Amino acid sequence: MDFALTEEQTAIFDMAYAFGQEHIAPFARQWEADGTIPKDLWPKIGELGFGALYVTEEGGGSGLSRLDATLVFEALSMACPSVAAFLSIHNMCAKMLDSFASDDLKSRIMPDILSLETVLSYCLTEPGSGSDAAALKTRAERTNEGYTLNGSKAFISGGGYSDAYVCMVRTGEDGPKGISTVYVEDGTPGLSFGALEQKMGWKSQPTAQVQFDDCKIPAGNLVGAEGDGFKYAMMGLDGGRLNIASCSLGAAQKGLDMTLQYMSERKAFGQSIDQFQALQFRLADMEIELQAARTFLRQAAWKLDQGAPDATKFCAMAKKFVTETGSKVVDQCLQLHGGYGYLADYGIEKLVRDLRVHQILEGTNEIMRVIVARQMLANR
Ligand SMILES: Cc1cc2nc3c(=O)[nH]c(=O)nc-3n(C[C@H](O)[C@H](O)[C@H](O)COP(=O)(O)OP(=O)(O)OC[C@H]3O[C@@H](n4cnc5c(N)ncnc54)[C@H](O)[C@@H]3O)c2cc1C
Repeated sequence: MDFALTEEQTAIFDMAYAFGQEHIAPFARQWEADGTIPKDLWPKIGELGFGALYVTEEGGGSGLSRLDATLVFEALSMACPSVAAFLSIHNMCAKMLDSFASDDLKSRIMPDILSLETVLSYCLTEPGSGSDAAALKTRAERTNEGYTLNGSKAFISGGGYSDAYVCMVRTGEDGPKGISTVYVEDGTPGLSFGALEQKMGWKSQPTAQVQFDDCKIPAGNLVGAEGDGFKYAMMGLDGGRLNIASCSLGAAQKGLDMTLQYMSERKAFGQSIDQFQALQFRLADMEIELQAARTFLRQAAWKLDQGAPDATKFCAMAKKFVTETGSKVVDQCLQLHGGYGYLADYGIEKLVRDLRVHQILEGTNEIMRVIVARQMLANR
């Protein structure tokens, strides 16, 4: 077993880290206040090949492994987890389109997706169906020209901001087999958006309902086969879970680095607070927890790259463990900053707010346990 990163992987991490520190970190708080990320950031990220991280090189992507991709999200999250997580959603959609869209559709849309001139949203959740995603109700009726969509999607990251929406819709019977995936471009008549949601964290990412009112799309915007959409949506989620876990890991590592620095400067009772052994033990615990999380996450990514039969279970286990560890660590970091940790200027409270949602989306951490337990029972 070799746990070392290759030279190439180290270079990928370093490139993402350097980009994040130069182009994202100095502006992240302002974007949070603005409630949006400037659109011109994305093509700059696209130039690094991060618009299609694990789309094959033949498909014009970077052809990276899932393990490589975790390094990108870990490094970018050290600048801002909200921006990094949005890039993860785009990449999840890009991979689905590259794998299942028709050649005609791909030749039309993929170049701008790869360069991040087109930013994508993933639309699965509905007001009445979140964890029970296969109960979705948004309908796509087949017509002579294509499909007519009616219904609404809830909590969509990039709703009203993205250039196109990869949507899971019902074309057939109730349940997962009646679901298909369609590609809906911004500006399509009948596509509209709800008011921006006011959120605890991820504030730089606009989140809104996406509504379809007799929204007509051409037949060629069907992605893959009718009835296979739920399968595609779930396949995307294994990688999405690793990416979200990576965002927790990177941000928590950043929080710990900031805390170490702060503790060396902050004096109490005549010494810097990093000299109190009780606090040193907390630092040691955080270091241990983050290292365990990193190793577990990379093992899960490696399993996914190998196509291992238990890859889905490992992605679920790692998502649960790493996102909970990340939140626990940044909460401790806030505590070690004392009252200053509670102030926006110190940057720690933003990490606490941003990481909390990682336990809820890409499947809640309860659903992660459902996936793990189901496999344990099946393998008895
Ligand atoms: C900021 C933000 C951004 C998001 N972005 C997107 C996006 O871009 N695209 C998208 O499609 N969705 C997105 N979501 C939606 C997200 O994926 C859902 O919120 C999530 O899947 C949970 O669904 P729900 O909110 O309907 O909760 P529910 O499914 O109603 O769950 C409520 C509670 O019940 C628990 N629960 C439900 N079923 C079970 C069960 N079988 N066993 C045990 N516990 C269970 C849940 O874990 C949770 O604690 C986003 C959400 C947020 C908050």
